[in-house]
Amino acid sequence: MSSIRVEGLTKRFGDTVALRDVSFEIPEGEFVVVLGTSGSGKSTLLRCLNGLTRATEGEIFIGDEPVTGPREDVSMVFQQHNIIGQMSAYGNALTGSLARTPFLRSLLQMNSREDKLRALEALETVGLLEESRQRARQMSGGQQQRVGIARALVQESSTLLADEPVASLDPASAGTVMEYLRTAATERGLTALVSLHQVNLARQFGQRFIGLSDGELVFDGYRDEFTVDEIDRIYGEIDTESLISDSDDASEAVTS
Ligand SMILES: Nc1ncnc2c1ncn2[C@@H]1O[C@H](COP(=O)(O)OP(=O)(O)OP(=O)(O)O)[C@@H](O)[C@H]1O
Repeated sequence: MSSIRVEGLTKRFGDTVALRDVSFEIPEGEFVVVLGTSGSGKSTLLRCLNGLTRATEGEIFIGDEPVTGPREDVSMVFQQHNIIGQMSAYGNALTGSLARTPFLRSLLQMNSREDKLRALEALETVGLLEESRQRARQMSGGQQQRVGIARALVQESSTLLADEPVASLDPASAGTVMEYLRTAATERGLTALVSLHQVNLARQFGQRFIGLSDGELVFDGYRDEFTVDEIDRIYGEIDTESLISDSDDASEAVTS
């Protein structure tokens, strides 16, 4: 397990300020949802955390080590499932071990018995053990994303990042995928940071919430502090009442 510390993170792309002086700290094992409208800086934050994008200013630490590039101990689930259609669910999950496999062994497709067991265990965690031999392209979007989660779990990282992992799914599949994602993170004690734009899902699954607006951190707090007023602050002019249905589990957590 690892904590995350972000100190004064600013990211500029030319004249665009994608993140402006963002700071927060996440203790080991917390499940945090990052919220914000399109363009608020969610993807940039996650890409800075996993070392795919370099900060313009500020520092990021995962555990005691500063982030200077992609790391084995940080895994990522992407919005597009990024899995290989012709390969089985098992084959895709197994590719998660590549981050830990020496180049020559991976070239020869020599996976250790432990890696194979890890892949099967990860598929079991996401409820796809029985489908492990099925080609990924024959699976539904939700199942494919669960394969993507299994692949991230096989990496055996201490930190799990997910960038809009359910954006392309229908509401029912999105809920199922989020349930598996949270269960996997909780069971394995991972520190998880998941970006979402759906307020309902965020409230249903988040333990702690980080709100971004125009690249600035405008909210950082837990369930009981995540009020309708705070949601309004994150979403600005958007009618947030309409984003919140009465039927979701966490409706009592929101008070104005
Ligand atoms: N590679 C890039 N080059 C130039 N501008 C970029 C780049 N990546 C992001 N931006 C800009 O930075 C800002 C934040 O973008 P980002 O993708 O992080 O937002 P987001 O909240 O993830 O949005 P979405 O939900 O639409 O993915 C936007 O103004 C975007 O246009």
